[in-house]
Amino acid sequence: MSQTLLEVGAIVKSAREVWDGPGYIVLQDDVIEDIGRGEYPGSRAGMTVVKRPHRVAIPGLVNTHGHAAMTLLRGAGDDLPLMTWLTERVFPMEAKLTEDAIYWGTLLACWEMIRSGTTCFTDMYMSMHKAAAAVEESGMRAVLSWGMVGLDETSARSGIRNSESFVGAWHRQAGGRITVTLGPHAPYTCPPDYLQQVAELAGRLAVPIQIHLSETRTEVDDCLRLYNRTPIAHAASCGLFEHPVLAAHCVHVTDEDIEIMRANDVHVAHNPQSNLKLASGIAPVPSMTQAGLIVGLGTDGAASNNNLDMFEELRLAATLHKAVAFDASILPAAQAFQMATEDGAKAVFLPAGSGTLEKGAAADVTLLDLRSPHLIPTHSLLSNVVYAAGADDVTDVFVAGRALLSNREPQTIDTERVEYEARRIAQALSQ
Ligand SMILES: N[C@@H](CCSC[C@H]1O[C@@H](n2cnc3c(=O)[nH]cnc32)[C@H](O)[C@@H]1O)C(=O)O
Ligand SMILES: [Zn+2]
Repeated sequence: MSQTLLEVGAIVKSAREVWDGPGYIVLQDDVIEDIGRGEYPGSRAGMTVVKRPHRVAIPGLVNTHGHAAMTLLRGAGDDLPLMTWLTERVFPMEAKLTEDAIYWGTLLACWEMIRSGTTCFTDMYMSMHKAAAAVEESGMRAVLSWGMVGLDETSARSGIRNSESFVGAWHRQAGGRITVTLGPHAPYTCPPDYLQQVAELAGRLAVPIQIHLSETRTEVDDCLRLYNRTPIAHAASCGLFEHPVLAAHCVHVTDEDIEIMRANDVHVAHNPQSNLKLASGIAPVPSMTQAGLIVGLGTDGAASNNNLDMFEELRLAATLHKAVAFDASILPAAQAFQMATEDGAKAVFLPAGSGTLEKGAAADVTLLDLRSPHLIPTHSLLSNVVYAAGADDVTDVFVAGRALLSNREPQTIDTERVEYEARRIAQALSQ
């Protein structure tokens, strides 16, 4: 048994409860065993005491959508719309990604996310045994899927086979930090009979599904032309929504789509920065949350963002929708914070309580420097975290009770080696 006593200057337990004053958190193995205001009243014997009087503790951020090893493609194809970007830049480079590349690209993503306060992320990519090995080493929590594409018989079959072996090898592994879902890429790369097969497989393996849905107007128009249904209605008709589904983007959804999603409890990953950069549009997040949908935040891959900084998504989510609606009260700070933490955890199917600092919840904690000039003064701690904080304020990160970042120093990743390997691989990719 390992016990860590974290002494901090303030605690944001969740979007609903903020303690602006000293407090403590006891991390016992991988859960929060105790949390309180003031001094820890019990005995410190046998505990590792971490004193951080000038830090605020927040729940670790949850990145609900991405393609981790795309860090290697960062900056390799900017200023293009989705379909051109994918077919002309991304897919040709991805064809050159070896297992070694996936391993180092994923570790680079883990380092970047740990440094910016993210404790759990979602991935849909390839050579996922290597990605999972990187996650295991990094100490992060992750919800991983092997991307499935059914455009030809060979890729369709290998998608099923890879996913099945990946679920068998990694679901609930790494001390429970890794869960596996199925990852059919999108309706435009997975024909209807393939989506039906994926749905059946999800039922048989009892794992959720993550998929890109209604990202661009082109996708919706094509889907209407081919199947006479929106991508959401199409996914429903293929039986996907009979299983737990996390749908990325949902930028172009109608009221009827939202009703279908509500009736089937489809979760949403909102990726505002990627949607802006690829000129996809702005998702109607207030309509989706008002309908009761679970919406989390995500970065998407580093090649469409171009970083994995969840503080940027948090701030964008909290500001973008106000301007769209001409309503400054829409999506207030607390709601945006909830999307980046508790609702993100729900969106990626983590156990209840995850994404909060409640007793009994997973011990995933991020500390921010209260002494950063842009976090002074403190009229509202939550407002500072949402509207003023940035990735550079992150000083410490704990996942499942273990320190992954301590006083800004990575604890699990050889960052010099990762830098060297990522530069080496990227050079080979661009040749
Ligand atoms: N291409 C893989 C399977 C897909 S993995 C997930 C895919 O999603 C792609 N991707 C990244 N961002 C987006 C996005 O915003 N929309 C759609 N696809 C994306 C990414 O480049 C990657 O090819 C194969 O060979 O079987
Ligand atoms: Zn994506």
